[in-house]
Amino acid sequence: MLVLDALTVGYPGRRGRAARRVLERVDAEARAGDLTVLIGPNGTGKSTLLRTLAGLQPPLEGKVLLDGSPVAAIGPAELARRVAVVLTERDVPALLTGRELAALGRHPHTGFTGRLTAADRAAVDWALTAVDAAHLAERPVTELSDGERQRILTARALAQEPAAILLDEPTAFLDVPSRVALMGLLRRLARERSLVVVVSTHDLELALRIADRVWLITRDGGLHRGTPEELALNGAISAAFDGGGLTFDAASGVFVLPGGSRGTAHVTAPGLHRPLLERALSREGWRPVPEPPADLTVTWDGEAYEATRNGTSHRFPTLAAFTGWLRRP
Ligand SMILES: Nc1ncnc2c1ncn2[C@@H]1O[C@H](COP(=O)(O)OP(=O)(O)OP(=O)(O)O)[C@@H](O)[C@H]1O
Repeated sequence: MLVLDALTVGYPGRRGRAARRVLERVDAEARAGDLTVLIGPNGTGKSTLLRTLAGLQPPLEGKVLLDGSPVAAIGPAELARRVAVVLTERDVPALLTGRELAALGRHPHTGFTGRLTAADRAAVDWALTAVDAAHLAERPVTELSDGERQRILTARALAQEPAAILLDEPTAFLDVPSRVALMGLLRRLARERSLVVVVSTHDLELALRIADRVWLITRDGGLHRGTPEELALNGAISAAFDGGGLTFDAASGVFVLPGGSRGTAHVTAPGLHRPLLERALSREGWRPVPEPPADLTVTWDGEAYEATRNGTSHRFPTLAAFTGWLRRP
């Protein structure tokens, strides 16, 4: 278990400048077996918190405890065996292949000679396969794409076989299926290996779908903790992220453009047609309602889309024709 005990994180003052206190007196815990996802708007302190948890920068006040011991008091060699960190690095050691970079994760375990045993090599192979990077193993890391390099860095952390793994935006460069796969892998690892996993992301919708626990940092330096559903229900997510024309819809767990001003719309259509029609209507400023009456009614009878407004009906042979009419009725 990783415990934040009245933890204040930030940057000490220098040359007469006051200290920058990013988060103040935060109490929280990340349990082994849970995927804890750290979210928050830009600049609220996710990276600063993760670096502090990893022992890479000292707390301004308070403590980080790993299984009861202050991280600050754990020696570097022991800390390297117990905590793996994946930061958003673009600089990787030149001249290494993907496998060699991932194998650096074994260093805390290899002892003085640094020689890999068969078990070490098996751990590296497993880690590369787990992040779907086996095909990158022999490539020079400086030639990899951002997403490919991120996979190798994640493999390095997995190869380390730590008790806690802390990742700063590991999905940033990944395509959508790879994001879902990596988060799914992290959650599985947390459960199967009883790891503490704390991962920051800007991918809010994925975070809310997959996290066991969420830590939400707000612009005023608060840290809300809870399950995704708790934070949706108590309004913390809306309060943190609403703005710029977007509203968090707690029921669907996604951000939507605010309900339009053009009026209400009611859709009668089978299967996927209804949600897709409602989405197109929302995009054009209509507010879908589950029951009539509505200012606009839309039906699909298997052959055409029919829109009725003020007693006048229009038929459209395709969805594209209907959405075109929505834009310019
Ligand atoms: N070395 C530093 N010295 C002083 N302030 C810093 C330093 N690094 C970051 N900060 C400030 O600390 C605050 C938190 O930054 P941090 O990078 O932790 O935020 P973040 O939530 O990870 O942001 P993002 O979502 O944009 O990645 C910001 O206001 C930032 O300007």
